[in-house]
Amino acid sequence: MIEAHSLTKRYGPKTAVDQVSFTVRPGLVTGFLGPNGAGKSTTMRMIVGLDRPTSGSVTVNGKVYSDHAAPLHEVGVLLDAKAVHQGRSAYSHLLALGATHGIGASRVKEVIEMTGLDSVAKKRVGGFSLGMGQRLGIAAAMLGDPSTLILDEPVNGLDPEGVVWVRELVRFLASEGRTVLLSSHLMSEMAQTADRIIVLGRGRVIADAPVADLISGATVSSVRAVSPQAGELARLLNSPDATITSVDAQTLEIVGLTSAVVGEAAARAGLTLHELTPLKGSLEDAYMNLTADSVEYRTTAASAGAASGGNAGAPLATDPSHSEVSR
Ligand SMILES: Nc1ncnc2c1ncn2[C@@H]1O[C@H](COP(=O)(O)OP(=O)(O)OP(=O)(O)O)[C@@H](O)[C@H]1O
Repeated sequence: MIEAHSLTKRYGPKTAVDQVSFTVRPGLVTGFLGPNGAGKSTTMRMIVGLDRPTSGSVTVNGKVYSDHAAPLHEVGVLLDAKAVHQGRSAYSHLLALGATHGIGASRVKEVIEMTGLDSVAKKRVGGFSLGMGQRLGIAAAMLGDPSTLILDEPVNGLDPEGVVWVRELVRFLASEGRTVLLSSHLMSEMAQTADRIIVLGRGRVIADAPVADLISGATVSSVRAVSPQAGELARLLNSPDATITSVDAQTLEIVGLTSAVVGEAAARAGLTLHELTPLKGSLEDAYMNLTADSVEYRTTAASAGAASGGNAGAPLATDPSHSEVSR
C-alpha cells in the first residue's frame, strides 16, 4: 500500500509535485499517467526516498521508505533501468544487490529465470539491449519478493512479446495481493493492464478512478446507426435528449440514446438498419481530454490532435465514493 498526503516537491521556483494525495491499494494494478513533466518520476522518487518532500508525506506499507529496516522486501523499484554498473554481469549485479539484504544465489537464479534472462545472465550488462536492461531492472525489483512494486515505464524498449510478458506479470503480481504502481505513456497497453488510473497534470492529481469510470467520465459514448432510411430515422429519434449528427447519407451518430432505444424505435417504425454500433471512448481519448490543459511540452500537431480529440467537454460523471475525476 502506498499513501501520499499533500505530497509537495519544489525545485527552486518550480513546483514539480503540488499537494498530491492518493492511495495505491494492494491487489490492484494502478496506472500512473501524465504528460511529460507532470511530476510522475518525482513522486516515485519521493516514494522510495530518492527525493525528500518539501512538505507532506508518503508512506509504503505504513512507513516512510527510509524507516524500513529491509526496504527490498517491502518495495521493489524500477526507476531507471540504465542505472546499473555496466561492467558487471546481470548475475553479479543481482547478487551484489541481494547481499545487502542477505538474499542469496538461489533467489537470484529464480528472478533471472522469471525474467527470461538465463541465456545472458553471465554477460556484461554494458552489452545489453534496452529490452534486456528492462528485464534486468524488473528482476532487481522482484529480488526481495516485495509486497509493493513501483515500475516506471517497464515496457519501454520491450518487443511485443516482452510487452505482453510485463502485462501478464504485473496482473499476476496484483492477483497475489501485491500493490503495483505502473507508469507508461502507452495508453492502449495501460488500458489492458491497469485496474485503476491516477492522472497527474502539472504536479496535481487530475483524476483517480477505476479505468472504466475514468473513460466513461471523460468521454462521450455514442451510437452509430447505418440505414438506407437515415433521414427518417433521424426525424424519428429527434428529441431534447438526443444529439444526432449525419455522418453521410446513410450514417447517423447519436449521442444521448442507447443502441437499444435506437434499435427498438427503428423496429417499431419498420425502418431497416444495416448497422447499429455502440461507440465507447478509449483511455487515450479520456487521457487527452483530461490533460488537454495540463500539457507543458507540446508540438503544434499534438496540440491540434488534443484539441480535436473527439470528446472534449464531455460530462464528468463519477461516483465520488470510488473515484475522483476533476479538471
Ligand atoms: N532535479 C530537478 N531540478 C529541477 N527541476 C526538476 C528536477 N527534477 C524534475 N524537475 C522538474 O519537475 C517537473 C516534473 O518532472 P518529472 O520528471 O517528475 O515529470 P514526469 O511526469 O516524470 O515526466 P516524464 O513523463 O517526462 O518522465 C518537470 O518540470 C521537471 O523539469
